[in-house]
Amino acid sequence: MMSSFHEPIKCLFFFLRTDVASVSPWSAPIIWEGNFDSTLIDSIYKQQNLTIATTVFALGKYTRFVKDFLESAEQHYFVGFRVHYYLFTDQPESVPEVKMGENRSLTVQNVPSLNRWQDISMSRMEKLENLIENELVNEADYIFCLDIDTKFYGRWGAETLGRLVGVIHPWFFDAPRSQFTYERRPESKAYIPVEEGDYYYAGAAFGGSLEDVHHLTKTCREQLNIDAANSIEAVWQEESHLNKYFLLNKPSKLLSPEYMWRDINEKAAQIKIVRFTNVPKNYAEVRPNP
Ligand SMILES: CC(=O)N[C@H]1[C@@H](OP(=O)(O)OP(=O)(O)OC[C@H]2O[C@@H](n3ccc(=O)[nH]c3=O)[C@H](O)[C@@H]2O)O[C@H](CO)[C@H](O)[C@@H]1O
Ligand SMILES: [Mn+2]
Repeated sequence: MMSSFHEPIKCLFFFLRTDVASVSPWSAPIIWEGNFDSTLIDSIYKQQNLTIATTVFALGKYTRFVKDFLESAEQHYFVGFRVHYYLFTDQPESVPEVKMGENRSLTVQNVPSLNRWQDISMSRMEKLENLIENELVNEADYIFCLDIDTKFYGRWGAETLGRLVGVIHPWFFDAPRSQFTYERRPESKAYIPVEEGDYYYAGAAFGGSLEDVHHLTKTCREQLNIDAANSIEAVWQEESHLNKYFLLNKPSKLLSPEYMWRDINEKAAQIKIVRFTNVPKNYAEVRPNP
């Protein structure tokens, strides 16, 4: 009996990294490799019998990214949890056969083609709003909305779950606020004055509870519509509106750029593991317009 008092207890002393911030100024955790125990986190969340809805869009030539996305997600994304992918595409016949694990499924939804990549990217907010409203209530607990020109290389698991979750953009995690590419024209609903802003968030990945993400997508869709009616398009489309939303509605959890990296071959001292990354693409060749 006595000897157990002298044995080191795993997890009692957990040293947070000092080379990165692990909490935001409003006390939301920022998730970095080294700052969490994945086995412990899995054991906590596994008891809850969760379903994670996951949405991606593949229109036009972006259908080429679907296979790698799904195959790599099956290797690394919420392994051991119930995951329901929703793929929106204008070419349902092109969706490849990907072997899914137990408790994992894919629903393909047909959407009309669009001529501008900006319209494809922006229109996701309205599609997501409708999906959550019409199909996900009582079907899922959490949702993540991801770009398709991406691939998983490492664990993306229950450490990412939260009420409202944003990912710090890989090009700006180390940059001063003055360099953030927020919308700077007051005429746009996405406008953020130079002296405001917390982080620059990626448009390529966000998530949270169904209720919170529904409110996010509805609000962004409304703001995009107001801008369209005023003939203004924010500098980075829905990503600009997402940044405005997160300024006014602080995320309850932030994911480090490990969860949306620039490219698998790019290095940065703070990035100890690349979990999810952009796939290099020839913009001129893959997009329908410049
Ligand atoms: C890393 C990151 O945060 N990327 C964001 C960035 O550029 P990106 O260069 O990542 O934008 P992108 O070309 O990947 O477009 C965003 C997404 O729209 C879909 N798509 C786009 C074009 C097309 O022909 N077919 C199609 O399906 C597809 O799901 C793609 O992943 O800015 C965009 C808005 O301006 C979005 O906010 C992206 O999420
Ligand atoms: Mn992308």
